[in-house]
Amino acid sequence: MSRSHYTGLADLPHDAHAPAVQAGVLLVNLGTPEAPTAKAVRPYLAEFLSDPRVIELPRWLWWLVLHGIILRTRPARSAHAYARIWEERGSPLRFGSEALTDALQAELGRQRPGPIKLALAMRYGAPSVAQQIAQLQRAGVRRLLVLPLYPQYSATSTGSVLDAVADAIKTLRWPPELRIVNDYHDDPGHIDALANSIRRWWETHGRGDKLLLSFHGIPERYRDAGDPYFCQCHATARLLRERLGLDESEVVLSFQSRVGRERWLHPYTDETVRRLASEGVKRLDVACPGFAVDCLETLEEIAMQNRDFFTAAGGHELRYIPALNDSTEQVASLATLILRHTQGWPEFAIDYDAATAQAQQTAAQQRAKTLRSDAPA
Ligand SMILES: C=CC1=C(C)c2cc3[nH]c(cc4nc(cc5[nH]c(cc1n2)c(C)c5CCC(=O)O)C(CCC(=O)O)=C4C)c(C)c3C=C
Ligand SMILES: [Fe+2]
Ligand SMILES: [Fe+2]
Repeated sequence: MSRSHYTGLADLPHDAHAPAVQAGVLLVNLGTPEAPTAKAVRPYLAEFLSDPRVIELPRWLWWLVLHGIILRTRPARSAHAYARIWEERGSPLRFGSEALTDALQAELGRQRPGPIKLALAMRYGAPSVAQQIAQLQRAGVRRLLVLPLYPQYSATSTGSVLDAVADAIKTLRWPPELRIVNDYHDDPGHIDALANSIRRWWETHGRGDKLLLSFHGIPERYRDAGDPYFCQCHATARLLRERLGLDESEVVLSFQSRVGRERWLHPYTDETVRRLASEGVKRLDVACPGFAVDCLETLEEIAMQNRDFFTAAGGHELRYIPALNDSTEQVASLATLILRHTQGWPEFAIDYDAATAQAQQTAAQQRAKTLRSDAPA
């Protein structure tokens, strides 16, 4: 009698393929604390800031900085900030990423009925990259696309997700076939999604005097060592400006969320909003195209802190334009991106042009519906 080593079942031959071959997509976002309290924020920050990709210092100096400075004061201060944006449903980064995953699963199911499984992992905290890859393997996934939810590549964000994937793979006897999206900062579908969502927002709220595009910062030292993040942010901003048909004087780029005393990418967002106010800008629109879903850095730092800086410096109104989140624009553009990056996989065997056309049509219909329901009765 023969026994399949895949199934362990005695009545199947050795070459019986037990797991149906499935394709999986793992979305990865940064992670967020479990509660808006110093007690819950501390282990989150400790894990995040222990990542050598995030704080690049000799380990002895890193240990002094982390334990001597950051973890003494920051958990309480960050917890206070988280408390301002926490909802009944929890942390916006978590429920926003979950909603996006669900909507993408549904959209891919519509476009390509068949065995495609999506999962969401958090780089720090739970569920981890390793847990979710193991879970997908148990569900029969043998081909995996990893899509970090960071449009621009940075060693500190995307690079760190690659580390987590590599570590997870090391523990598996038979890892899935792997593909990884490095970045999608200039993807035409993504630029269209950003432009359409900003236009849609202007259709209901009117346009401000200037549009500020604020990206998360990194230390300038990392850029000088070769991190492409700064240049990719500039490329996204230029493509978006061109897609919106605006000229250079109408759009400003800046970098937010710096930590510590080292010089980070310039110009800083807080200094920029103050400068714009002092130069006479009254209504400032701010979008954060580097964040796929809203989080502490957009909802608290931009829509609350920087709004206060702007009005204190003489501006009238800072209006934050929400991230793409689970909008039809984002779902359509990421579905198309996934189909493009999985070309050649039988589970995704699909005419790419037809898929793009259908995604655009779905987005256009949804947009028309939204505009009708936004219109005054
Ligand atoms: C200290 C170094 C940090 C680097 C480098 C960094 C890069 C970086 N971060 C994001 C995206 C997010 N960061 C978020 C929060 C956050 N970031 C840092 C520090 C660095 N980030 C800290 C300490 C925190 C925690 C909050 C705080 O104490 O201020 C978030 C939001 C998380 C949430 O729960 O909502 C995101 C998203 C990118 C894309 C990036 C590099 C390009
Ligand atoms: Fe960050
Ligand atoms: Fe911050």
